[in-house]
Amino acid sequence: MIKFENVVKEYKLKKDKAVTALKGISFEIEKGDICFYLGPNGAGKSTTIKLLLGILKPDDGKILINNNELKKKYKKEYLKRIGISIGNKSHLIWDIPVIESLKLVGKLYKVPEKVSDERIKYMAEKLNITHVLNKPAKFLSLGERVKSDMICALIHEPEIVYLDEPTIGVDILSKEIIFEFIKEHNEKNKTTFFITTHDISWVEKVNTKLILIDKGKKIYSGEVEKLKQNYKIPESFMIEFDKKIDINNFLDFKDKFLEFKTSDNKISFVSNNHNVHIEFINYCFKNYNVVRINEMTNKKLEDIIISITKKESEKYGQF
Ligand SMILES: Nc1ncnc2c1ncn2[C@@H]1O[C@H](COP(=O)(O)OP(=O)(O)OP(=O)(O)O)[C@@H](O)[C@H]1O
Repeated sequence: MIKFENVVKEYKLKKDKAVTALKGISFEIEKGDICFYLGPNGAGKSTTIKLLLGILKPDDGKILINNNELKKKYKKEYLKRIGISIGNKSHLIWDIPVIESLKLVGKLYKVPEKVSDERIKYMAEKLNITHVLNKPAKFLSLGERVKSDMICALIHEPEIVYLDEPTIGVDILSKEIIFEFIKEHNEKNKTTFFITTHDISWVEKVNTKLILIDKGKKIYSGEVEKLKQNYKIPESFMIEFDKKIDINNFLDFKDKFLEFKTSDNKISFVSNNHNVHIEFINYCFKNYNVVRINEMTNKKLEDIIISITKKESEKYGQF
């Protein structure tokens, strides 16, 4: 339903110079997907969101929403069917009670007042902010503000919701509540969520769609779990013996590993080759008294993403 076809976006600078923020990005997002759009600073995330909101136009390529090109004729209808929340900007009016801002947004989208009131009540309860609805927005904590903005984005039950850095500065507990809320809303209404974030802890929570970009290029698109499974990072083990060991007894093995460290009664070793691990572990069990063996392979999504970003040109998973 959301399709980017080789989208290029350039920012013109002075003296005939230009920055190419997106260098031919393609992806597809199905209805009802929760899609995380991840990338380091300057990767092109905000540019993508601005293109999706119709604020910017691509210099090349196509943006299709439900098979309609995002051009003038379709844009008016499209904008009514989307919701937006931008982490560091608020839809709330600073000096009036939050509930008044929310009701106003409901009115702007022509949501019947009764329906709008019911939705505000329901979502505020789910997000645990009922007690702040009568406070002016300027007195809200950051987390309460982000949650209130989430209600603004959803009050007209849009088909697609764009969330730009929704968890910036939000504490762990609020992040959890917001995420559970998004998941529930997605399941109930089949709403499509397109979320830009730096927050890998969020992405790690669900096996959802992930698009990874860097320097205006897509470097991964697929499920989070697939990325974890397909991407091979070296395995790492530690063996503990019942007494101090002599490194000279292990010299035959040392060169087979990427890393091989001994200290007192322990050896830790790292390799890309699973069979080398098996061979070495068998050898230790046969010839020594092994007290403990620990796998210390770190398959954290964050490390994988850092590693992929470094090897930008290599391809993993589905593209
Ligand atoms: N208005 C602009 N004029 C010129 N260059 C711009 C403009 N906006 C963005 N850029 C450049 O385009 C590239 C992509 O920027 P963009 O803001 O899309 O990245 P981002 O992934 O959202 O970064 P961040 O995580 O830091 O917000 C960067 O090199 C940035 O300097």
